[in-house]
Amino acid sequence: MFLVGLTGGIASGKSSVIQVFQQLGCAVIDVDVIARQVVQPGYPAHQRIVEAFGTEVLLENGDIDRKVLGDLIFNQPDRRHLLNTITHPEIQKEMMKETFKYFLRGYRYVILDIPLLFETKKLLKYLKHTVVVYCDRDTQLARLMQRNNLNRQDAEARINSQLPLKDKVRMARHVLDNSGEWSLTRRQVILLHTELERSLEYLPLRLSVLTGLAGVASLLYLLTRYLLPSL
Ligand SMILES: Nc1ncnc2c1ncn2[C@@H]1O[C@H](COP(=O)(O)OP(=O)(O)OP(=O)(O)O)[C@@H](O)[C@H]1O
Repeated sequence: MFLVGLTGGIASGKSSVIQVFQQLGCAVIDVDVIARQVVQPGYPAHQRIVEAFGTEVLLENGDIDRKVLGDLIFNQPDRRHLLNTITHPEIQKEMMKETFKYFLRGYRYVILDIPLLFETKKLLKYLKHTVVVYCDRDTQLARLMQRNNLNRQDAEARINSQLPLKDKVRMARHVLDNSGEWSLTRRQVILLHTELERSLEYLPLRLSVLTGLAGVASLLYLLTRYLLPSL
């Protein structure tokens, strides 16, 4: 099995593309969903956040108030770093668990949906492929204004706060151009899925796990056949 990181810009079409991959039966892990999950009450990161930032970050029902926490770390690199040291290892652990489940179910590749893939760069080393969902700036602006009911100025501000999509395109191995009609994007997704499914890059991990299992089985066999009877 191998990992594919998918990213893009605000309103560039990531969720729409992910839906097609899911319709095609692909395994998808949404890193944002995991990030929200690991700070829920009962998870270790929840308690550590309260210890570090105080009970003022709690809502009445015990959930973390993301807005208050966001304000507390805004323009505070030390606090942001502290929060990241609490949450990132938990997010990675959950991702590994999910990935392992997909591995056991025989998936050849797993898509990690990571909006800030190229900004944080943390997960790049685990990925065999990177995919950027791109659309030209005017289209991105128009879709963002329409979807979020924003005026041009606010929509531009949101786009400008992100790493430019053109830079992400340069860093990615695959680009899905979502500037045009949806049917054209859908076709690109299907072609990419076919390419990834045909790739033999899933074999090394599968073979090494099988070899490991065969080794353990042989050892157990030798133990029971030759050592244990003499005890
Ligand atoms: N090819 C397309 N043609 C027309 N509309 C599109 C196309 N692709 C996406 N859209 C629309 O553009 C908007 C943004 O798409 P989508 O929500 O998939 O983007 P996103 O990258 O997941 O956004 P975000 O990260 O901001 O949540 C949605 O309203 C979607 O329906």
